[in-house]
Amino acid sequence: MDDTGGTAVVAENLRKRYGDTIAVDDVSLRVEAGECVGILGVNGAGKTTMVEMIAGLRVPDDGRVRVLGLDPRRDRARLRQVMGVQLQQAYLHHALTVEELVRLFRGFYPNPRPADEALELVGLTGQRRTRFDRLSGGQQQRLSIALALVGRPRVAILDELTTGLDPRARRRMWEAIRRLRDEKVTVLLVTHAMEEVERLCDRVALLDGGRLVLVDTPAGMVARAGADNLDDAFVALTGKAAEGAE
Ligand SMILES: Nc1ncnc2c1ncn2[C@@H]1O[C@H](COP(=O)(O)OP(=O)(O)OP(=O)(O)O)[C@@H](O)[C@H]1O
Repeated sequence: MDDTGGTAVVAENLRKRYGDTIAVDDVSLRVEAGECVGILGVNGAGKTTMVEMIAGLRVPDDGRVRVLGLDPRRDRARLRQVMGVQLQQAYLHHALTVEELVRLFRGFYPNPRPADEALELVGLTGQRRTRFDRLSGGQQQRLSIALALVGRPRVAILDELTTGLDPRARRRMWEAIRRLRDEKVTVLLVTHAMEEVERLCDRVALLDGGRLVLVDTPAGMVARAGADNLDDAFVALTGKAAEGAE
């Protein structure tokens, strides 16, 4: 297993179809170890489907994935030890407290972060004795991030890290991601927040209608669109597939 450098994630010719909908269409992407790559695209572009296939949570119809040299389906148990996944929905036991959930998840990993550190990372120290179902939506989301990071993953997949978070919590999450970068963790970040991309991402992968239309640095994306900023570049470079279908 290569987790000392080189390429962390390899996706080759991934395809996924749901009935008549082609969600991901022949997508290939390589992410170097320690890189933070933003996965961008309009609603329905295929971002979640793509990262779920990389995480081994969804089976591709076609194509190949390797994460740190591991096959997410065949090497599921080994991959779980080195990958942290925060997805859009939390599948957690709602009657457990924050601290109980963190302790439960710590048990899955050989060398987890201390529970205190995981809670501090996302600013939930004050809620440690609160049941999951009594947390606010933003607090639940922060807990799902803490649970994705508690195992000291080498690769973290974060889907809408800061959607719905207040500005303080958002900044704290950005701090957490910077800390991961200092730890040379590879990060795939699904996001609609261009400010977040600007602050955190080394490169972006832009999906449109299930196809990868651009892989570049954020500055490169702005330049290619002939735009002044990432928001304008995003608008200029996306939505063509959706408009074509209307
Ligand atoms: N389980 C499913 N069954 C059927 N269609 C699905 C399913 N999941 C996703 N799709 C469809 O696949 C396409 C891609 O969806 P996906 O959730 O990957 O997009 P996304 O880029 O993550 O969107 P968003 O920004 O809204 O989260 C959409 O057209 C969606 O309707």
